[in-house]
Amino acid sequence: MKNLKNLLKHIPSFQINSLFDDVTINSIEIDHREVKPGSLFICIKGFTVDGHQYAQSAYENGAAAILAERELDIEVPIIIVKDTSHVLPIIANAFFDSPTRKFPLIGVTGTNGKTSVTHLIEEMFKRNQQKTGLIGTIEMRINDHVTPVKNTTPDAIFLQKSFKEMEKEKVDAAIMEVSSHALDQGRVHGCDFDIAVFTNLSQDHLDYHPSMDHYLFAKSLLFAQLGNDYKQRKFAIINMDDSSSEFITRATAQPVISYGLTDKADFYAVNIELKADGVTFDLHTPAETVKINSKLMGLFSVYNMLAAAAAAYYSNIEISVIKDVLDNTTGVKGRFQPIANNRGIGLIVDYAHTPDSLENVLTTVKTFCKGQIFVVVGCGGDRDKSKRPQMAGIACEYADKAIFTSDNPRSESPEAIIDDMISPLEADNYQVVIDRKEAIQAAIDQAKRDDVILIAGKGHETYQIIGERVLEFDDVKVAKQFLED
Ligand SMILES: CC(=O)N[C@H]1[C@@H](OP(=O)(O)OP(=O)(O)OC[C@H]2O[C@@H](n3ccc(=O)[nH]c3=O)[C@H](O)[C@@H]2O)O[C@H](CO)[C@@H](O)[C@@H]1O[C@H](C)C(=O)N[C@@H](C)C(=O)N[C@H](CCC(=O)O)C(=O)O
Ligand SMILES: Nc1ncnc2c1ncn2[C@@H]1O[C@H](COP(=O)(O)OP(=O)(O)OP(=O)(O)O)[C@@H](O)[C@H]1O
Ligand SMILES: N[C@H](CCC[C@H](N)C(=O)O)C(=O)O
Ligand SMILES: [Mg+2]
Repeated sequence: MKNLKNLLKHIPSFQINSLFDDVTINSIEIDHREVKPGSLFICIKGFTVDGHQYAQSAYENGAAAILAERELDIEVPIIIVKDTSHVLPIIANAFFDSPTRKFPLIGVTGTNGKTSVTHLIEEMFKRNQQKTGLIGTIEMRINDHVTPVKNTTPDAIFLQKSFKEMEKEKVDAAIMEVSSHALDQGRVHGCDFDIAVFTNLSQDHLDYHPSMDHYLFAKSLLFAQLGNDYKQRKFAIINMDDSSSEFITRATAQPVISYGLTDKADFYAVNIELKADGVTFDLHTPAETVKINSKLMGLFSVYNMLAAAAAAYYSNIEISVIKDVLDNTTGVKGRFQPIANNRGIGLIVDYAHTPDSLENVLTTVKTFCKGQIFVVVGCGGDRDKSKRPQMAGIACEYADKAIFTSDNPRSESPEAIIDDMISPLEADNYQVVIDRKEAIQAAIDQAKRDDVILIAGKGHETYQIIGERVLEFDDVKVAKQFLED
């Protein structure tokens, strides 16, 4: 609970329609359906609707005050600011008393690898007998208590509220994925990051960002947000093999720790051996060199392990603990997840939904596949259309046979999405099976011993969004069902 007047001390400029010395705020809400008696409702002009149109309903649900960008004819204190979206994280942070100042916060950004890296870091803290908070694509969890999330990086209220919970649970660190959408919209403003990690940048989200430069700029904001207070030990951990690393480096005033595959980096991997059941390499850290024998697959996983190792190292976790996790981790659900079967087929469910990630996983499959490679893949609706033909081209180039199907078509026609994928294609080693279940069945029916089937795009997802409907769908369960038939 907070006194409204005290909360507003954090906003330098606003207008009010009445005096409100005694107004007590119990919660802050941006969705009128969540408003309870005593809430402060903040009207946000969204991409779809203008939250101001729900102000009256928020009042009817008991809002004690409303923060808006214009006057409203409603009988509660109305606080008017120029930009409610910008004020939202400031108020959320003040309402929950800046929880991220109370524990170390690690943010991971980049096109691919955020979930993989955050989970690895979490595992390292846990192996070190420390308490953790985690926020990302799959879920929010505090130690082992799980809360579902709608976004990879939730809105400022959900975030600050979660951090407050983490503070109460006395976590030793919080680790979170920071999406470019979140950075662009200021969802993480007020988060006191101690370590920021950059994985890589490749094409995605050009439905949202006007260009790759805008996308990169959004990513760089995480590094600018590390601030320039040298009294605190803050670090930017950057993949120096990625062509965007220089831009990201220039965005931060804090020390940069680099990782990569050459001895120019602070953390580097050499003598890498990609094997059918994992990867081995020598991990060089500023302290010592250790041999890693990991079950994770592919060169991209080496990068993820380097990023996680650097973040853990600068969180004072011993190399022996880091090695223990890298040697034993089995990875994240839906990320290069093998599905056991007795037909001698290698079946892998993976979350590759960008050209770069699809190329990375298919290249990895190629290193060990003794038979033919099948890939079942589609592209999400209402998302970057320009990645569609690129993903189809990569599928046909690296696989022997591609089966193009639906991902989450959302409001688009599944046929039109697949048409965008295949119309510029010159290759003909593909087949179109619109229904994802039938597509998986088609791949399993055609595959023989020693072949590998990669089911890409949906990974951990347990649903398929078709139009407005969210249907139950789990690539792992569907594949297992056909493997048992
Ligand atoms: C494009 C985008 O970022 N959209 C986000 C945005 O939605 P929006 O602007 O469309 O909101 P809106 O529906 O117009 O509503 C405006 C305001 O009215 C309020 N409202 C709305 C309806 C109502 O009945 N009552 C009401 O009060 C809403 O709560 C909101 O405050 O604000 C919402 C609330 O914070 C987010 O959930 C929503 O994410 C949607 C679900 C989404 O798909 N986002 C994707 C693009 C996204 O953010 N992805 C990234 C990264 C993915 C990755 O890692 O690759 C992520 O972090 O998840
Ligand atoms: N470092 C990496 N470089 C390239 N591809 C990767 C890397 N790590 C993982 N991938 C591929 O990208 C897919 C998604 O990985 P992950 O979920 O870790 O990324 P993410 O950045 O969290 O994605 P999202 O933006 O959807 O949250 C994996 O299933 C794998 O195919
Ligand atoms: N965070 C990504 C996930 C994409 C996953 C893919 N299955 C899809 O639905 O396009 C997005 O929302 O763009
Ligand atoms: Mg993720």
